[in-house]
Amino acid sequence: NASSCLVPGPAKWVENFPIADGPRQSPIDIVPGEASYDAGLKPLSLKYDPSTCLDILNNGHSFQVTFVDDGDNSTLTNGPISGTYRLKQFHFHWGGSDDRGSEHTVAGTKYPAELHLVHWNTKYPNFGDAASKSDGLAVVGVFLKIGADNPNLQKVLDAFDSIKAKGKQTTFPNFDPTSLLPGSLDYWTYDGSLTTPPLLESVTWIVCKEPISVSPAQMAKFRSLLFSAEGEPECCMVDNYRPPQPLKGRPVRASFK
Ligand SMILES: Nc1nnc(SCC(=O)Nc2ccc(S(N)(=O)=O)cc2)s1
Ligand SMILES: [Zn+2]
Repeated sequence: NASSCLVPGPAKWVENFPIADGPRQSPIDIVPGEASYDAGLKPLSLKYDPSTCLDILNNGHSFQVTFVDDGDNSTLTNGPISGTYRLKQFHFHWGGSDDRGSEHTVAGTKYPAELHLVHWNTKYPNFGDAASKSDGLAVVGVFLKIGADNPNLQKVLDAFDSIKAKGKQTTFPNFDPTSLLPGSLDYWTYDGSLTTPPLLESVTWIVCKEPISVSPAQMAKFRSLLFSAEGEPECCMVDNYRPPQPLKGRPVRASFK
C-alpha cells in the first residue's frame, strides 16, 4: 500500500501567507468551560436541496463535494449569522490514525475526523468575492467519532474509487448533506479563518457539539485516498488538518447551556 510521504505542512504556510499569524486564525481549541452561553443565538436553519449536489473531487489536500450555488436552494440561515449563506461545498479533514484528524479540538480532545460545510454570504456576488470579506463565509463543522458504521457517510466513501488520485473528479448526484448532521445542532461559534491557504479571515465558525459516528473501516477508506496525482509516487492522504491556533482574545459563544 502507498506510503504516507512528507507533505510540506502548516508550519511553512506563513512564508507565502503571512496572515497565518493573524488575529483570527482557525482552527482553535474549544474550551467548553470558557465559552459563554448566548441566549440571543438562534437555532441553525440548514435547508439543503439534494438536486443541487454536483460532483466529488480529489483536490490534492482533501476531497470535496461541490454544489450548484446559483440560487437559494441549499442555504444556512439564522444561528449566529444574519442574512442568507449558500452551500458551496463540503469536505473533511482526518488523521493517519484514530487518535487525531480533527482541526478543532474540545478541551484538547482530538477527533479522528471533522466535516466542514462551506457557505458564502449572498450579500456578495459569488464565493470568491465573499471569501475576502470579514462576514463573507460561514463554515459548519461536525466532529466524527469512532463508533457504528455510518450508512449516509458510506454513500460518499463509495465514490472514492473514482477519485483516488489528485485531480480526479466524478459526478455525484442527489446527495443530501442533511444526512451527515448530528441529531442535536447545539453549537459553539467564533470568528475565524479558512484553515488552509489562503487562510482568509472571513469565516464565521459554527462547530456542532454533538459528533456523528464513523466506523474504523470507514476511517481506513478515508486513508485510501492519495495526495499524489496519477503517475506520481503514491502518497496517502492523511493528516490533512491544521493544528489549533492562538485564540488571541476572541470570544467563543455557546448556543446551549
Ligand atoms: N477568490 C477565492 N476563490 N477561492 C478561494 S479559496 C477556495 C476554498 O474554498 N478554500 C477553502 C479553504 C479552507 C476551507 S475550511 N477548511 O473549511 O476552512 C474552506 C474553503 S479564494
Ligand atoms: Zn476544512
